[in-house]
Amino acid sequence: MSPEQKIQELTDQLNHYNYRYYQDSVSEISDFEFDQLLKELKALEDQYPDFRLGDSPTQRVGGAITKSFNAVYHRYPMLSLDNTYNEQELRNFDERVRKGLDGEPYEYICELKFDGISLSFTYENGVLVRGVTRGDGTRGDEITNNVKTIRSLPLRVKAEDQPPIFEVRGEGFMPITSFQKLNEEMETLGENQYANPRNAASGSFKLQDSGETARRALDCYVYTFLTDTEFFKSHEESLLGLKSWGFNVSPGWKKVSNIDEVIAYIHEWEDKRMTLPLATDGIVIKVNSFEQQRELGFTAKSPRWAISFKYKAENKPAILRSVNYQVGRTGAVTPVANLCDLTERALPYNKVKGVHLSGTRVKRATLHNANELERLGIQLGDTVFVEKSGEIIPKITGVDVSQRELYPTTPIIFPTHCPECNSELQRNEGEVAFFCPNDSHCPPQLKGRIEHFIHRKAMNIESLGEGKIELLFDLNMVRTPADLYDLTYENLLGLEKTIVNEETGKTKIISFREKTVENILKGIDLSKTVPFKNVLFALGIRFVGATVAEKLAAYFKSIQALRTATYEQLTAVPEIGGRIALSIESYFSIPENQDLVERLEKAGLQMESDEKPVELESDMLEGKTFVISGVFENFERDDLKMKIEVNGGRVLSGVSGKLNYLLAGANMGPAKLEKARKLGVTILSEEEFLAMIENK
Ligand SMILES: NC(=O)c1ccc[n+]([C@@H]2O[C@H](COP(=O)([O-])OP(=O)(O)OC[C@H]3O[C@@H](n4cnc5c(N)ncnc54)[C@H](O)[C@@H]3O)[C@@H](O)[C@H]2O)c1
Ligand SMILES: [Zn+2]
Repeated sequence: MSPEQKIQELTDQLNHYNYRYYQDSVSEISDFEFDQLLKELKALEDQYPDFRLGDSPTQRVGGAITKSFNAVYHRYPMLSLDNTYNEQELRNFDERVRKGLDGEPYEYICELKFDGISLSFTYENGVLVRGVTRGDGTRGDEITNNVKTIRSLPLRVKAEDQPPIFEVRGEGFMPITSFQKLNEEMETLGENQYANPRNAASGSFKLQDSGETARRALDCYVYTFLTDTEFFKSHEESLLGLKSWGFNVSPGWKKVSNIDEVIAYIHEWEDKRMTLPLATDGIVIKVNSFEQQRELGFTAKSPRWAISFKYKAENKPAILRSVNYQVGRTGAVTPVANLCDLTERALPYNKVKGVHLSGTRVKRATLHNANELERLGIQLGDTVFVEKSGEIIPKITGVDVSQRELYPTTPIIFPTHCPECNSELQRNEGEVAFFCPNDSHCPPQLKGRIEHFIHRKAMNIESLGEGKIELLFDLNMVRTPADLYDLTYENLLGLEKTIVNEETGKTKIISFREKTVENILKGIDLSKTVPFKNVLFALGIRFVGATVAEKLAAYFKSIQALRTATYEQLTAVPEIGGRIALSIESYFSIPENQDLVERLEKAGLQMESDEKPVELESDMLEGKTFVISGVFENFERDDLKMKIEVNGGRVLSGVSGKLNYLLAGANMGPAKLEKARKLGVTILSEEEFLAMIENK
């Protein structure tokens, strides 16, 4: 490959990873691998400057704006940071700073590098007026409502001496505990999980629904202060100032006077950072004086007065002792490696503590699926390499085959039957995971369905949690959601169970006293008033998520109509395709499911949508579909909806190719408008719509 082709290839590759990382919050390769490729491209471009492409990722901040928010220009560009993984390059940076400052004395501030997303907050007269993402560095997404959910961020700064307009920047992040909780929830709901807290934070700050963002308990550490005219003299002063104004300034920062002290700081935090409640991926070094920062200036992509040092994920050898197969709530079977340290080879497995890795001891690593086992080519007894990806979840990165001469190994045989219920495992075409098809009897799947059923977005039975469900399940008192409605005060009172956390060995006792029992029963009773659409979602029919359930409920209005609907009737519903229709048909054809629905109906759950059937004024909009968006002069949205329905039309929530009209008010999202235009949907103003129905 010629250098020109290589440059082209690396540019395309890196731009693709950037897109996945910033737009989709997905890491297709590790940060280290990404940074190595970027370095390779940079070196080639330096050698062959003529071949550098206009869209080279070495010249631009990696992100972009999305179409779902207002794009706003940054008052000051939001750049990236140059980075390095080794001390020598850090010393080279120090050399450049020394030269750039012509022998003046200088100091550094060392800070932790938090792994989240860059945010900018603008304050006018002390009031938080705008929150924006970094975007492409010039323009970002305005997510003010979402940043306002950060509890530690002052909405108003009371200090008397503050400038009239200033900008604060920091890192929005998701604490590790929130991350774990969120992923568990995603699993219960059968949605894709996030690979690490950074991706989870990035996805959560860019949700359309601020209520959901609020629930995800995001936080932020601030580390930058900007004004038009100089207010503080140094970075140190600004950090102290921000703190005194009530900002959550990043903890752990330190002023140092030379590069050796910087390196000492790096060593000091290498393990200590693991005790922090959030993910960190390195440290940041900044020249302290603002005046000197200005002297040093910027490159196209990053300041010359700062650099980040990234800790390389620790990679260590371990012995693969055995593989367990876990059956998830959706029936997917995941192989999990049981590991021990090289020094623990002779110990029985229940005595081993695991490999030391980035501050903790690791005994397990996910192997994802059968394909991954094949890809790695590992065998039982192998010496494998383990790494914590995103510093949180351990994974196996490779195998040391040379050790096989010394220590015999045996092939791993993926089970053909479910370890929990012994049904024969299946794999759908095009999917990597094997799954247990026995969804009506396999214990983890049954339990999973009950957890799904009580979830906040489903029946919302808050007084029951995972532990309580587990207790009731293990005692055989609740095997299906319908059993919940047969529980009585007498048979709940006094139940008790000790739950042992397998990882930590900690025990927790759950016991049902008067108050608990009363609460549980109250919660269950209250769920009988939950609307039909939630009940439908709670059933956990494959591919029927909350939104689909809402559409089906609005269309069919009752479980009776839905369960007798034909494939044709189902696919006639806007936005319901063949895959969903088949899944619904198959669900209602299974006797256990029919029985469940009947029992729930008897228990008094809402099986009809109580929206009143509309009395038609005309049928002039018959067969026509509308989406209403924005704000209107003469009507509330609900009135418009009513107007459409009494004339025989239907209102949908999303713009798709099947849609006839988009009724566009003021302030509607530009993304929706553009999509409608692209799909050739007719766009109506309020006046045009009124004219249309008055013509009847
Ligand atoms: N794995 C992938 O597919 C993939 C794809 C694209 C980018 N990446 C990773 O992202 C990096 C590029 O992202 P980036 O441009 O945000 O650079 P970066 O994350 O390496 O550094 C810049 C960012 O650090 C953050 N930061 C955290 N603590 C800080 C502090 N105390 N002071 C100042 N800033 C602080 C800021 O948000 C700033 O924007 C790449 O080097 C790579 O590691 C990975
Ligand atoms: Zn099973």
